[in-house]
Amino acid sequence: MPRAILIVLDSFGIGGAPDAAAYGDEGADTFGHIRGAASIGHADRAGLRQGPLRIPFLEGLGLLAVAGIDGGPDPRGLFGSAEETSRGKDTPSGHWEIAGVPVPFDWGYFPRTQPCFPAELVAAIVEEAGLPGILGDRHASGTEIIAAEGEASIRTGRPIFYTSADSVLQIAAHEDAFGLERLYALCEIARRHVDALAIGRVIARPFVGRDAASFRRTANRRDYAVPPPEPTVLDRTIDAGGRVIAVGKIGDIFAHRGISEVRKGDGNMALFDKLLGAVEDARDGDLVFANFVDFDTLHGHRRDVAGYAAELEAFDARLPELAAYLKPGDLVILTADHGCDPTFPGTDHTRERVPVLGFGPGIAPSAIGLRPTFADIGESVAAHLGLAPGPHGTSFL
Ligand SMILES: O=P(O)(O)O[C@H]1O[C@H](CO)[C@@H](O)[C@H]1O
Ligand SMILES: [Mn+2]
Ligand SMILES: [Mn+2]
Repeated sequence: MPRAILIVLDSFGIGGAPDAAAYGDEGADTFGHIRGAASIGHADRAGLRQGPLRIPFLEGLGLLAVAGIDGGPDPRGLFGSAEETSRGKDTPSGHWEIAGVPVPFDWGYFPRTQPCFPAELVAAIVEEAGLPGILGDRHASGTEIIAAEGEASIRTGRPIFYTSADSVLQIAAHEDAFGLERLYALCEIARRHVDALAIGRVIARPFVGRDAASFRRTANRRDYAVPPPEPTVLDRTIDAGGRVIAVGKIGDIFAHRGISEVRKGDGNMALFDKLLGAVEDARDGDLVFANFVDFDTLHGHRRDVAGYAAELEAFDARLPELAAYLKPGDLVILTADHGCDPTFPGTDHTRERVPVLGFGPGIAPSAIGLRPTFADIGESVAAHLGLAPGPHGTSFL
């Protein structure tokens, strides 16, 4: 009896998106550039890692072939790639399309001006939340803006509002000085005010520490997303009597629609432990859906090539453990939601194709080609679980 395990390596693109230029991302290739940098010693860091990228499990699944790199071993599972049809290179668009629901509308974005948020929006949130005002009000990298404004935020009681190339309003505030629950309440207020602007997410970005040198963001980040516009394969799984076990930030990304259970962890390795526990507990007809966020947050956005390479190696080294947990009838799919090339200018996501690699006890090697939409992944999960086909995408099984 079937179970499906869907794993998103957040931001692990393989380049080659035909519409990359429309996003200012021509030439971006997260995997290819990390691998290339590592091969010439440009991903070395003392005490962390050295030399060429070592990810034998992913390569054994056909990662090199799908990335257009010669010389890999014969793939031992399903191997292919996919292009995104949604008009956004953000996390919700990528995940919803993976789950069978491409995003047919345009998200709202804030302009690259300073201030970047409409004055009436800020005034409305400030008034309803009873704040003395806000700081930031610009496009920024989260760690940099906390270093720049965090001390003033503690002093003045003003939270830090910022955005990026994604459809986001992010609010950073000190966990103790401002208060974590107060930050969440503020984000809920902000969520209602940005609905009319078609903003995909409001994100609470709590941090701790005494001063700019010691500020550190915590795992208490919380995303307030709008719900997907149609039922996803998550909803369809539950409608058919299965359960959806969400590992990491999957619950937040889907605004908690189609989620039976949430299991969170601080960092990719803790999340991997949660993934194994979820696989152990999943029953026939269940979907385990996991997101590994550190690739993106800690390394892609921070343009940290060595860190990204080390994270891939640590993840790859644990995949044999996952394989050992599998039972007959299991299908594992590894994929990504967008790129975030750590060698590319800026700190934003990059529009890229993503790998689609599948394996499991009964899964024979097979080329699934270049899929025209991420929705083919969700449709394949649906087909594997015996669900009726949905309106978007085609199963590759
Ligand atoms: O720079 P930080 O705060 O990590 O922000 C990043 O995280 C956001 C949500 O994933 C992205 O839109 C990007 O701006
Ligand atoms: Mn993402
Ligand atoms: Mn991101």
